[in-house]
Amino acid sequence: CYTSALGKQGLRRSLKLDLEQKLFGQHLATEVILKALTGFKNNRNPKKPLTLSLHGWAGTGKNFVSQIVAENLHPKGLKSNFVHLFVSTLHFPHEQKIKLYQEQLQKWIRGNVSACASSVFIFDEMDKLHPGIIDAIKPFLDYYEQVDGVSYCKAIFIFLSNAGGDLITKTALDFWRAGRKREDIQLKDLEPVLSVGVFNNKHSGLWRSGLIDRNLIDYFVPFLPLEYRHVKMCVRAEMRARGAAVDEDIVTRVAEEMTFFPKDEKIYSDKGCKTVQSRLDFH
Ligand SMILES: Nc1ncnc2c1ncn2[C@@H]1O[C@H](COP(=O)(O)OP(=O)(O)OP(=O)(O)O)[C@@H](O)[C@H]1O
Repeated sequence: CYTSALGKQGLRRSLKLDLEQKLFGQHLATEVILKALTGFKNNRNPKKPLTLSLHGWAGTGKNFVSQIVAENLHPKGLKSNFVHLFVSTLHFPHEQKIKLYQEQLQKWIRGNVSACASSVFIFDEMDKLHPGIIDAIKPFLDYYEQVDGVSYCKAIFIFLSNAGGDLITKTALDFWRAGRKREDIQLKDLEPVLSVGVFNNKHSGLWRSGLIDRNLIDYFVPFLPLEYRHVKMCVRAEMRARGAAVDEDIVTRVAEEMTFFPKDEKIYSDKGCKTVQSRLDFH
């Protein structure tokens, strides 16, 4: 099921190109994702599955990046039989059914990894996920060669959440206020931030799950809040995707309809690029 047609160098090249061309304003996420994926795919004998935890404000590209990663690993992307997306509020809505969800999920993951070792599992809305669900998948994420005769070491688990998004935004804002460039924000500037906002935050979902304590997350991937110029880039990309010529008047109008924060400076779009597509329908 793994499409090695690309080869390892090819995967790196294609993923790099996709991220650089399609993902706007996320230099850190681009860097970490590339490093994580190429490192993992170059390792013939991984000791555990790859686990990525994507954090950031709404509409900044977490689902979008998961989609790009999925497409680079399995050509049909989210539509592939080897890529599975779970949304907490959609797939696991009832607290009283946790036991059932746990069993179903374990069975589902086991079945799919048996059929395709390099299956990709994406869990959206991690902050709303019942800790019991994470407990159910924990054995698959650990350093076991096999669990009941199945090896999970080539699988990829991607977790998406808004946890830490406010603190990532605060760091970006501090840089902006100090007149420093966004692109100069480094991972090390965000590590202490994520450690407070995610690792030690009892409400972050991840903390309660014990995934962090046991070092089961390989990479934390921060997503920065998007600025006016990035929103404009999203509008242009969407116009091109629809096969239309880019009309700068419309680009400006759509971008100006979005709301920006903080109140005084109005730098970051409060929904990122999320509502761009539907807004464009009205122009
Ligand atoms: N950084 C970005 N670069 C390019 N397009 C983006 C970016 N962020 C968002 N978009 C566009 O906006 C849409 C919505 O973003 P996406 O669903 O990835 O947000 P998210 O971070 O997962 O948000 P949420 O936390 O609310 O689920 C994407 O499908 C994509 O078209």
